Amino acid sequence: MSVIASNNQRMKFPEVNAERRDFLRKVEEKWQRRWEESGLFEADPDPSRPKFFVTFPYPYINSFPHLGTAYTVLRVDILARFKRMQGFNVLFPQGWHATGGPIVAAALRVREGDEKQIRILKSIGIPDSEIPKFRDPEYWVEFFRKGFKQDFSRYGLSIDWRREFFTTYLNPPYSKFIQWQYTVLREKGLITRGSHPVVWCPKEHKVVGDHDRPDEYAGIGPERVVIIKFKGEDGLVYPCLTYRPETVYGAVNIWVNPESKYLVAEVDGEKWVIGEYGARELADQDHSVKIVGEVKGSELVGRFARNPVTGWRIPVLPAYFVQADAGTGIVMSVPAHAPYDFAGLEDLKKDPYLLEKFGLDPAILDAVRPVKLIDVEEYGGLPAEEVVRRLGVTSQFDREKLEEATKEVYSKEFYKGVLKPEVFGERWGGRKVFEVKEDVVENLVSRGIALRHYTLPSPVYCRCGARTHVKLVKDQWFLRYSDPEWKRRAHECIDRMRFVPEEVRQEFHRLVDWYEDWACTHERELGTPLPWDERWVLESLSDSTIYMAYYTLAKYLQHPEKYGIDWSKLNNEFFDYVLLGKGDPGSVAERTGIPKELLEEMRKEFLYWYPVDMRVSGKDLIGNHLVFFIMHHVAIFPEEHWPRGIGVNGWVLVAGKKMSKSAGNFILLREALEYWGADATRFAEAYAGNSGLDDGNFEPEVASKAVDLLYEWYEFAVNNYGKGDENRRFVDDWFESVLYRTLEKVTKEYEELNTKNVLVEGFFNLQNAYRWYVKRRGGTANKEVLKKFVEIQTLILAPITPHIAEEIWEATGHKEFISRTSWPAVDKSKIKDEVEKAESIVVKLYEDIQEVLKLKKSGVERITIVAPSKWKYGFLEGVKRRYSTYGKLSQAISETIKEVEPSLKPAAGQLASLIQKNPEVLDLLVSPEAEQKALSDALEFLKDSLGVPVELVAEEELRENPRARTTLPGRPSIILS
Ligand SMILES: Nc1ncnc2c1ncn2[C@@H]1O[C@H](COP(=O)(O)OP(=O)(O)OP(=O)(O)O)[C@@H](O)[C@H]1O
Repeated sequence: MSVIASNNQRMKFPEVNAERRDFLRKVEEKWQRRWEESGLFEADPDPSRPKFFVTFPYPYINSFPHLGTAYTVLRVDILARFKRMQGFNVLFPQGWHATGGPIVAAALRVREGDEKQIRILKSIGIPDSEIPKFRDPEYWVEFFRKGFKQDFSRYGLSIDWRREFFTTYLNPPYSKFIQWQYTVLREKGLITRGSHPVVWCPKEHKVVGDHDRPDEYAGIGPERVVIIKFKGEDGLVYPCLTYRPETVYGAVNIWVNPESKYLVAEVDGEKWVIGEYGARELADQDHSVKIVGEVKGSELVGRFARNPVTGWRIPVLPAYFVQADAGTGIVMSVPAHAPYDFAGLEDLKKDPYLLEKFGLDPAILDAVRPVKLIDVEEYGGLPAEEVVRRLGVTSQFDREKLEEATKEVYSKEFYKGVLKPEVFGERWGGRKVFEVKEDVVENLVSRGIALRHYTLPSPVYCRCGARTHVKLVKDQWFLRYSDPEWKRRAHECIDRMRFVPEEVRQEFHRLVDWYEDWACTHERELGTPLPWDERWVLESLSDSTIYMAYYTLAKYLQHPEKYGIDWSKLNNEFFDYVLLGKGDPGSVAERTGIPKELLEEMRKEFLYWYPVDMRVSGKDLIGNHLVFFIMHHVAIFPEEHWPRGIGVNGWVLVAGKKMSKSAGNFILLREALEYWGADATRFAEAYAGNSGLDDGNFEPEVASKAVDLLYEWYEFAVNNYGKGDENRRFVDDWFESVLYRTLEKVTKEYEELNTKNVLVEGFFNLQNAYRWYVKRRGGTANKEVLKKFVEIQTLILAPITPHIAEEIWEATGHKEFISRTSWPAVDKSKIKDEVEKAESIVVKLYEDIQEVLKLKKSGVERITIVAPSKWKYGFLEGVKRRYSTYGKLSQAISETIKEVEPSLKPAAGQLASLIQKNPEVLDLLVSPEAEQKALSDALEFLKDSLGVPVELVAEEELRENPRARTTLPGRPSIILS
C-alpha cells in the first residue's frame, strides 16, 4: 500500500502499541544524548584510519522534512554507520539550502495574506500568532533550518553537526566560497555572457518562476521552436510556427482561425500577419516589431502562398483548432503526418457548407493532398490518417483523441522515422528524423526561410493574473557546459566513478553530452551575488555544485569566534590555498589574519577528507544537480579530488506522485517520529526500497509492526543472551552456517545500499531460521550459537535501528557503543553448503510427513524413514556430473547406467526413472554421511513434533518392501505402519 496523505487530509496511521513505542522513544532519547555528549559522530582527520566521506544533497528549507527526504537521507546515514562499523573514519556533514525564489515568493505571499500559503503554514503546525513572522524570507531560513536540524537529530542521523551551514549571502563565509568558485571558473574561461529565454510577466515586468504562478502552471518553460516563413501572394509573410520543421517538405496548405483577429506587423523589415501574442513574443526576442494594421482570419482564407522549400502554390484555409493567441497563430498543414491537419482537411471535404461559408471553390482542395515524407515500420500508409481512423477521431474538435494521436505519431516518427530519399535527397534521405533535425533547421535558417524562436507549449499565467510569454533576457551569465574539453573531463570522471546502481552510469554520460550552456544567474532571489556583476545572484543549482568541499572547512569557518577568524577578511587567496594548495600560507595568513598553522591545518583537513566517496540522492537530481556536481568538480579540482561515487534511489510517493514540499503532499518526518519513534520509522523507511530507480513504498503498517518487532527483539536478546546448553549437534552447525551466510549476504547488500534486502535477509529470514533451529532442537539452543545469534542480529540491525541496538548492546554487557563496534567478520569456515542442504532435506521430509499424516488421519503407530543405499549417491553424483557436461538428463542417466555393476542394473533402472520424475534431487545431493547425520539428528524432533515414534532404517534392511526401494538421496521414502 502506498501512503496517502496531504496537508489537508492527514492520514490515519495504523494502530501502534503505545507502551512499547514509548519505551523505544525513551531509549532513543537516551542514546541520542549519549552520542552527543561523547561527540561520537564528530569526525576529525586521523591518518591512521581510512576515511569515508558521505553526503546528502542539502534540502531546501521551505518546510520541515517529510518522509521522502527522510527516506533518502536515511540511506546516507545507514551507509555512514555501516562504514564506521567497518573501521572507516566517516564524515557525514549536513547543510541547508536556501538559495532561489521559493522562499522569497512564499514570504511575499504571506505578506499579501495569501490564504493558501497561510493554510500550508498552519497545516505544518505553525500557530496563528507566529504567521506574521513568515513575511520575512530570512525568518523562513532561520526557522526551518532549526526545524530540519531538530528532526534529523531525533531521527538518529549520525551527523557531525559542527559542520552545519546554510547557503546565500545570509551566511558570509559560504557566499565567499561561492564567489571564489565562480572567479576560478571565469578565469578558466568557463563562464560566458549571452541571452536566455525566460517566462515573463508583461504586467509586472519580471521573470515568472514556478513559485510565482498558480500550481497548475508549474514546470512549464520556454520550448525551442522554429518559425517558417511562407510568402503570400498578397505580399504578407505567413509565419508558421512548428515543432517539426522537417515536415515543411509536406506542407500543402496554411491554416488560420477564421474567427480570430490577426495583426499586420512590420517584423525585421518584412510585412507579417501574426497573432497578437506572437507579435509580443517576437518583440521580446530581439526582433523589431511594428504593428501597422489588423485583419480578420476569415479575410485571409482563400489566399495563396508559396511553400518556401518545395515552391508549391498552397492555399490558406480555415481551421478552428488553430489558436491565434498561441505561437504565431498561423500553422502550416502537413496532413500526412499531423493528425490535426488531417482531421481539419477531412472536415472541409465532408462539409460543403464550410467551403461555401468562406466562398471557397471545392476545387481548391484538389491540390491539397497529403504527401508522405517519413517511413515508420508501424504505419503502412499515411501515419496521420491511420491513427486518426484507428482512434475513431470524428472531427477537428475531437481534441482528446487528436492529442493522443499527435503524441503517438510525433514520438514514433521522431525516434524511428526514416526520411524518404525521394523527398529529402542524398543529404537527409534514409536517415532518422532525430539525427538530422538540427541540420535541417540550420539549413532553413541559413537560407533565410526560417528563424529560431521560443514559446510556451501552453498558456501560463502569473500570480498577478497576466498571461506570460517568453522573453530573451540579455546580459545573462552562462556556465559553458557545451565546452568539449569540459565534457571530456566529466566523461573521464564518470568512467572512474562507482554508481549504485551501475546502470545509471550511462545516463550520466548521456546527460553530460546533452547539456548546453546553462544560465547560472537570476535576479530578485535569495543567493550569492556574482562577484563581478552584483546585479545578479547565482541561481540555486549553480551554487550547489562543490559545496561538499566547504564541509571540510565549515568546522572552522562556521565557528569564527572559536578559531579567531574574521569573515570579512576571507578572500579568494584563502580558498585558493586551502582547497587548491595554491599560494603561500604565510602571505595568506598575513592578509586574512588567520594563523599560518591554522591555515595548514585546514588544508590538511581538506586533503584528508576529499574527495567525496559516496553522494546519495533521490533520482530527481540525476538530471541536474548530480551532473553539475561532476562538472564543477572536474573543472575546479585535480583528478584526485574528483567524486568517487553516486548512489540513487527512487521516491516515496503519495498517490503516484513524488512526496514533495513544493507540491504539499507529504507526511512530515516529525509526525512519524511522534507516532512511531525513530527506530520503527527508520525500519519502515529502510524496508521501503532498495537502490535504483524504482520508487520506494513506505508502509505505515510496517512502521507500526516494527514497534513490536523491535521491542520483542530487545526482550528476547536481553533475556536470552548467555542462556542455552553446551550440547553440540548437527543443527547447531546448520544454524551457524545460516548465520554467517546471512552475514555475508547482508554485508554485500549494505555495500549496495539495498536496505530492503538487508531487512528481508538479515532480519525476517534470519528470525525464521532461528525459530526453526529452536524447534528442531526441541525448544533449546546451544549457548555459544545463541550468543552469536544475538550479537550478529543486533549488529546487522545497528545501522538501521541504532538506538535499540545500542540498548541491547549495553544490556548484554558490551562496554563500547555498538556504533563504534567492528562489523563482524564472516567466518567462512562456518559456512557449510552440505550441512545447509542436508537440513533442507529434513525440512522437506517434515512437511511431507505432516501431509501424509493429515491424509491418514489416524492409526499410524510408527514412521520409518528409509536411508538410501550408498551406491545410489554415487549414481546420482555420476548423473549430476554428466548432466552438467551434456546438458541432457536422459543422456547423463544412460551413460551412468553403463558404469553400474551388473547386479545393480535392475535397481539402477528403477532409480533412473525416479530421477527422471524428480530431477530436483540432483540439487539436493549431499554425501550419504551428511544426510544420515541430518536425519539422525532430526529423529527426536520428528518424534516429538509428530507424536509418533520415528526410526531411520537402511534400505538394505527393508529389501522386501517396494516403498523402500524407491528411496532416493535427498528424498528418503517414508513408510507408515
Ligand atoms: N519524495 C521523495 N522521495 C525520495 N527522496 C526525496 C523525496 N523528496 C526529496 N527527496 C530527496 O531529498 C533530497 C533533498 O531534496 P529536497 O528536500 O530539497 O527536495 P526537493 O525535491 O527540492 O523538495 P520537495 O520536497 O519540495 O520536492 C534530494 O536528494 C531528493 O532527491
